[in-house]
Amino acid sequence: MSPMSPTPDESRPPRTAAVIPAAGRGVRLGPGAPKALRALGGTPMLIHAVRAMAASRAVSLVVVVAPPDGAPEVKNLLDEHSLPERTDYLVVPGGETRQESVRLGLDALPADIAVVLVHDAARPLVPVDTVDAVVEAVRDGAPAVVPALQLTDTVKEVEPGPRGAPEPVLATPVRARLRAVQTPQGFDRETLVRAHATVAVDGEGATDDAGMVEQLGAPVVVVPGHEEAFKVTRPLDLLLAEAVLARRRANDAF
Ligand SMILES: Nc1ccn([C@@H]2O[C@H](COP(=O)(O)OP(=O)(O)OP(=O)(O)O)[C@@H](O)[C@H]2O)c(=O)n1
Ligand SMILES: C[C@](O)(CO)[C@H](O)COP(=O)(O)O
Repeated sequence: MSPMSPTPDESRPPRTAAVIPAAGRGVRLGPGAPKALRALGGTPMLIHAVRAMAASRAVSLVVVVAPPDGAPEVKNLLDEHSLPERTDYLVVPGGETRQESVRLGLDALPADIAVVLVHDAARPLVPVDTVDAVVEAVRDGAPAVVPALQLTDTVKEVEPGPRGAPEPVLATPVRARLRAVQTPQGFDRETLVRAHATVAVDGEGATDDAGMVEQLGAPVVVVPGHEEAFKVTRPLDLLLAEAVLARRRANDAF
């Protein structure tokens, strides 16, 4: 047991929690409320993400990391929307960066949590099968598990230059070896807590949690992601999310 992990109660089996960082502003989506609170199909994006995590029977606790001054509003939202009763819910205020928000969510976990999922509020439509596949891989012994997709675009490595200026191409990585990474990412709790406690990476260097675990030297594995687990980042993503949700609702009506 790591010195950073609280002592578990031996009388209860270890549980799985999902931490949902939802404290971002959504600058790339354009002006408006914090992204997680914006509506998708009439319901805040965050509520979709919470439901997506709670849909997994493996998940017994969901920790929402709210915008720093928005925890009371998020608590009210969770109270107002129907959510599975077998799941517990906690809300904590977030930080300036995604990395800080995730760490604040980890700090709130009770002692009996052994497996942690970290899931972007901005990926509201991830199917439950993807969530379950990630949890299963962690329970099978992988300390860090990432859902990911093969790429359809060819990727170039460039020398970044001023915005809009031509950028010299440095390399074309072999596409078959590349994966586009999604969430929820799943972790053995001790490994993720250690990564957040010891790997301090600024800015672009820490765009996901698995990247921090890689820096510890611990193994990270990829399982198949899902195209509907895409991240709502720009306005076009929101249009796509509305279309996917409308199709699901139409299918459910029959
Ligand atoms: N300080 C932050 C920044 C981001 N996030 C969360 O991390 C997830 C993925 O980040 P991203 O899509 O980049 O969201 P934003 O930071 O809100 O987007 P943008 O960069 O366009 O402002 C989101 O659920 C977001 O709320 C967070 O909890 N705390
Ligand atoms: C964690 C993540 O969603 C995996 O693809 C992604 O790295 C978050 O990046 P963002 O640009 O901060 O949204």
